[in-house]
Amino acid sequence: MANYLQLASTLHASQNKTSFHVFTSSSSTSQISPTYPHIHMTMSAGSSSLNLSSFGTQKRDMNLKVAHVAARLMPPTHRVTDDVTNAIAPPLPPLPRTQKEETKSNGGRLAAWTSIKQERWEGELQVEGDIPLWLRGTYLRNGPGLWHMGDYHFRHLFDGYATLVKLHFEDGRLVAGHRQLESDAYRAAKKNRKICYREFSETPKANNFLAYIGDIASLFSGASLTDNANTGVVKLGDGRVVCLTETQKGSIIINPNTLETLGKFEFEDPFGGLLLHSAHPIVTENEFLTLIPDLVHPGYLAVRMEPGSNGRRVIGRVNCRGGPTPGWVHSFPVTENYIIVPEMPLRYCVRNLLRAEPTPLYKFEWHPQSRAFLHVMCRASGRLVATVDVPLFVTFHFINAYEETDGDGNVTAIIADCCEHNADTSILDKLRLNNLRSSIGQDVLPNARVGRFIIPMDGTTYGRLEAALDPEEHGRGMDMCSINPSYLGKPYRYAYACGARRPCNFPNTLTKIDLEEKTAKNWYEEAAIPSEPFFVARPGATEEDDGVVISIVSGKHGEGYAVVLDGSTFEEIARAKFPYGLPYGLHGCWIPMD
Ligand SMILES: CC(=O)/C=C/C=C(C)/C=C/C1=C(C)CCCC1(C)C
Ligand SMILES: CC(/C=C/C=O)=C\C=C\C=O
Ligand SMILES: [Fe+2]
Repeated sequence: MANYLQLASTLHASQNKTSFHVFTSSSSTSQISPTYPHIHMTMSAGSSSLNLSSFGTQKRDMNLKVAHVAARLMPPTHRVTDDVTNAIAPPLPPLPRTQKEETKSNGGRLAAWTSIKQERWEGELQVEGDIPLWLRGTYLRNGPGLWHMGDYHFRHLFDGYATLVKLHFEDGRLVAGHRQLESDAYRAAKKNRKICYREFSETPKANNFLAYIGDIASLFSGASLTDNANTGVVKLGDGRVVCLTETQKGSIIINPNTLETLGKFEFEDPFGGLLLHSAHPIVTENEFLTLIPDLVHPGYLAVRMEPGSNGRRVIGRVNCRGGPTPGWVHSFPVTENYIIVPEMPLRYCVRNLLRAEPTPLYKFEWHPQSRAFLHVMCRASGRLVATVDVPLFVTFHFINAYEETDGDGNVTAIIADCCEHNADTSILDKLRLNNLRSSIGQDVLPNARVGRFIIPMDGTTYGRLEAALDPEEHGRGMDMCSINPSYLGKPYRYAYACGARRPCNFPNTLTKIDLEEKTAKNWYEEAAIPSEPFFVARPGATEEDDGVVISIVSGKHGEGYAVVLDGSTFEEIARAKFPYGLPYGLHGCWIPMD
């Protein structure tokens, strides 16, 4: 389907006035670029127009579809054309295969915020300790590991080009490697030595005014949005392995053994025009569930895709209760029977989407007056069964959710847990690379907790939010969580996450949280930054924490290593050093060997 924003948008230029219409339900007027102070974006319910009042040199009559205009007006360096997007990366250097063939070091600096130095590497790592023989398969981790291109340096952690890391465990041995994801955004940046697509916080610089208009037009057609799938990686029920980010076009299939980029995951359904989706779908052997924010008619679509299919079907839709746009939906939880749709007061902001320079909250805006809600949708019927007003919250990551029932099996409440940043949006700014690099050792990480929502299912319209355990247990840092996947949507006891050993500027511990005992056990290594602890269950296990926890650590002196912890004791049982430093990474998945 053609993007309906694109269809709804036309560019008119007459005597001395050009208007660019965008349908939205917001209501505001603002200047959108300091470079073009004469441009104002006027938003009113149903339609917005961009008034280019002093743009008097263009005296042609135009009434063209935005994408068409974008293609004509963008200068070659900004045009998303076939020759840019199909650019072939230069041939790779020969692949070193052993640890002896040392790769470039990063000069002894903390590895976490230092870009990866080479496109790819693969080799066997020497293991200290014992990897359980039952651990057979590949752990894949994705994340933004390359934060510069030529002289251009990204500003935010989330901007970096996707770097995939693999740890293949077999017979107690470990073969590891990494490789850059060959997204169109990465290839175009490499070819042109500058960014060519809109990333999380960065926008390619328009060379002139016409290019600027083209950029705005191509934003609404989706053409300028990044496909840099740097957030997560999932294995679908049919075996395909897909890297993901928040843009739908950033869904890219890889080979989990070679980490080679195989091509776009093309959604064959009418929802591509909505451009965005949750970076964290719920993926099981049987389904792929996700939420798609609708910025035009503020709300969310819950959709489902079967293994083997590329088409999503609508389960249901929820309209926002607050406004003016949907809340950021980086992740969401499910129970056995329900999908929980979070409506966070940190909302997408159409005006900020259009700005060339990052704002303090990037593409988002904090709307406390619009309040916060959780919606409960029946997975089978798509019916909205509850909406509760909850205290203001800020979360990237929901941990899990489950139903509480009475003696007759009636659902009385839903419990939904998340890594909650005390309704404080400042964490987004703390994740700027400058901050991360300059405040090492300072105690500037904002407090966070395991936020537990209690959603009554008796028609009451208010839900509660409280800390599931004393945040001091995990140093008041909390993010990047995993659980035993067999407990998805069900009552559960353990969560694994990154906590804090203070003073710190970023979560720096691996933490096992016992939600029953309300305690945490922490793994810590001086000045190292571990990534998301990922739980892998032992085949045949009956205890929830019978398994291992895998994490990749960016070390203090530029080194990188993998650690394996016992899921039950949370003691380290094995570690293996990479011959080079690894940048911080975000989310992973497990591909078991057949
Ligand atoms: C790495 C991570 O956790 C989040 C990444 C988020 C991204 C790449 C968001 C990208 C976006 C755009 C390119 C434009 C539209 C808004 C938004 C979803 C922020
Ligand atoms: C790394 C992070 C937050 C850390 C703060 O405590 C959030 C990552 C979000 C995207 O996946
Ligand atoms: Fe995430």
